[in-house]
Amino acid sequence: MEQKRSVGRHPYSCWFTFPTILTTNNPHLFKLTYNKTINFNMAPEVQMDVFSGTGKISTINGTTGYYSKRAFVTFLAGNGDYVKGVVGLAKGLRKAKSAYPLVVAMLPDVPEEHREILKSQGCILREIEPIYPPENQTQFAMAYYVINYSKLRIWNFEEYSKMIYLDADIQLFDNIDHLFDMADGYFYAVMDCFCENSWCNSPQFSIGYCQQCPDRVAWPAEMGSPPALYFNAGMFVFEPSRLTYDNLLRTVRITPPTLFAEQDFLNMYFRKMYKPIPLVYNLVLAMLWRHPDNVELAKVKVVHYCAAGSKPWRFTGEEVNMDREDIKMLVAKWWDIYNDESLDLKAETTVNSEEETYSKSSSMMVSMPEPAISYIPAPSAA
Ligand SMILES: O=c1ccn([C@@H]2O[C@H](COP(=O)(O)OP(=O)(O)O[C@H]3O[C@H](CO)[C@H](O)[C@H](O)[C@H]3O)[C@@H](O)[C@H]2O)c(=O)[nH]1
Ligand SMILES: O[C@H]1[C@H](O)[C@@H](O)[C@H](O)[C@@H](O)[C@H]1O
Repeated sequence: MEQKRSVGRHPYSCWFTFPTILTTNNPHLFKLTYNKTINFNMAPEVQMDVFSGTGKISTINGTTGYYSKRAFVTFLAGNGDYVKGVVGLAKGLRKAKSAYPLVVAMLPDVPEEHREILKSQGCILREIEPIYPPENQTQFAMAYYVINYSKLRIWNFEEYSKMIYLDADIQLFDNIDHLFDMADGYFYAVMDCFCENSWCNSPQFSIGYCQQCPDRVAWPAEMGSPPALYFNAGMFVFEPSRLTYDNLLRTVRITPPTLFAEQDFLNMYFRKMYKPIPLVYNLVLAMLWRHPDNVELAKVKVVHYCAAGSKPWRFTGEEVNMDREDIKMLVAKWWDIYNDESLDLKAETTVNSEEETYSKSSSMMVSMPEPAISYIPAPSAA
């Protein structure tokens, strides 16, 4: 029998208003209709890892050194073209002179050829198994978002005390290593924007409210207290922990999937630990036309090519907003880094990590063929 359970005014309730899963007369006071008990009030029992590795530089093979307890991490799935994003990111980190390596959490379907390319760029490869939401009856904002739950595996990378996660469609234009020095025990990320059509099912969108400029349209009193802050999950700072990892996996099994997949899930899970950081650390491109007053482009350190049609390696300029000068400039800047051979890992550099031993082979990227696609592909306008 279908279980009905009123979970009242949860800070996250603003987003749980999908007619397929939830029914309510008031979008802010909702009822769950789902055949599993869901405890949205369960506090994430996130272990506070002891931060043990600050400042200790490891010398590897007498040449390379970095703080062994810290690393950037990205996620790669499939044999599509996101590998280009990871290559761009590895080179961007090198250009920004980051002291930390880039770990690639990679699904088994990433082809050998792509793995070789990533190794040649100095990435540390970590194979992970996919994670799927319990029942995939949701129409995700993009069909391929379902695979993004696999990101949760990175909480199991306990050999690192602190990591900065970056989507493969992100590029760094400045060093952000200082973010590793922020206090432990929080989940740091940049606030999202609710003004694009992708959010058209949300109460925020329907009343024109956006957390980026909460004074523009006030949150109506009859809708209860304003919704909790919501972050974009393309970039975040976190502490791997086995305890958190186990709890994340347990929780995801009993949490109905929603439009923004693991992004919604992480927002729900870490709501009590979330600390917003300035948008210069993850410029969601829609901010450029939705909230230009909030953006000082010259100061932006991290750009997230997440607007439809903005992925630099697929850019045609034809989709909405893509013919803007600032967008074209940012896409060109991404290509400058990707094409800069001086940013390839130096041929003579050999890196020994616990996971991999590799040396750089010469410019494999130049001859990289367009890969075939084997599962729900991200569309060109993604
Ligand atoms: O075929 C794919 C699709 C995705 N990815 C990885 O998954 C990430 C997220 O996918 P997109 O960048 O295409 O998605 P968006 O930027 O539109 O996604 C936003 O919503 C998603 C919801 O699942 C995630 O939360 C993501 O972090 C957030 O920026 C990619 O960067 C990439 O690292 C792949 O490796 N291969
Ligand atoms: O992660 C998503 C996605 O990248 C969309 O393109 C954007 O409109 C959203 O605001 C964001 O939450």
